[in-house]
Amino acid sequence: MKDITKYQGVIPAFYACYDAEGNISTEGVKALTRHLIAKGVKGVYVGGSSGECIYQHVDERKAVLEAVMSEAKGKLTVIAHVGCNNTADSVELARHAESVGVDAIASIPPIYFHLPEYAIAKYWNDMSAAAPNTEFVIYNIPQLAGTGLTMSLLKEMLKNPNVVAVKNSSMPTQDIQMFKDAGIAARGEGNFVVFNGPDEQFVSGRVIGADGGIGGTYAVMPELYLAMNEHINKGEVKEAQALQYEADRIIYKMCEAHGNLYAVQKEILRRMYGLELGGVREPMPSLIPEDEAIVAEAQAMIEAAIAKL
Ligand SMILES: CC(=O)N[C@H](C=O)[C@@H](O)[C@H](O)[C@H](O)CO
Ligand SMILES: CC(=O)C(=O)O
Repeated sequence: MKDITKYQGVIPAFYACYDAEGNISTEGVKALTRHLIAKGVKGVYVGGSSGECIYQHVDERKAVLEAVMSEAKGKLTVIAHVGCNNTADSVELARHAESVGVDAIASIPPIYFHLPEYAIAKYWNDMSAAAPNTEFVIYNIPQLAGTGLTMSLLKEMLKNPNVVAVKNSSMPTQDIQMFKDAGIAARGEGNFVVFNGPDEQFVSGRVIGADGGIGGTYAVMPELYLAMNEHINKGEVKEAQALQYEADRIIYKMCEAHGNLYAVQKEILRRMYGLELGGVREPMPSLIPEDEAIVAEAQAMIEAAIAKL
């Protein structure tokens, strides 16, 4: 029996942290980790989409994870996304993640080429074999990866006892239930986890059965998701819904900027807490002067929503 309680709750997707030159800032990584611990989140999801994984070298990703672990060990659940789109680098990161003591590794499927399911399963299982004492989370994000998790691929992956969860970022919340049912059929009640992906559907995802959530906007407003999660735990759907609406309006506002959503969020964290996390790597667009009003408005919306809690 696995301890799945460590996956139940609010798990922010960690942002890429850069210095003024655009190099990895391990100081920024440590500061963001301490910040999130202080906010009371359950864990962090390191090196995923929000971590700009596809724009970082293997050595950079190792340095980020080591910096996170130096602050988070024993305090947070750490899930390290290790997918690199080629098996050798992914296997190297998986081995490294196990060596620094993460709770789980995770990976998207191979992107660009639409490979057959047996090749995707082998890609994931090769990583998992390189971290044999570490749990494995399947990251399903079909709209970005170009490949969706099918029931047959999930069933194949469930043959690997390390597979404990799906992080589901597809838009139908129904997928959460389907993956959860399949996991429970294979493992038994309480032994399989599904994370909600789309932050805009956190409440819906939890209500249909997600154990927790991993999301790209949690780190900029963890208070709201923690409160939603508490309301859901108490069966207070109306209250949870009201907070979801507020969070969604904030997300839509942040997405209005010319600069990338992650650039907006890092700028808001800088203004609210003095966290220096840098910008985003090209080709993602940076903030431009015209984004000033949007950033200020989104920050004000976040502060107002938190003040009402
Ligand atoms: C497509 C995508 O990036 N999805 C993320 C992970 O599931 C979400 O956390 C989004 O960042 C979030 O819902 C904002 O749209
Ligand atoms: C957004 C998200 O969940 C990720 O960083 O992968």
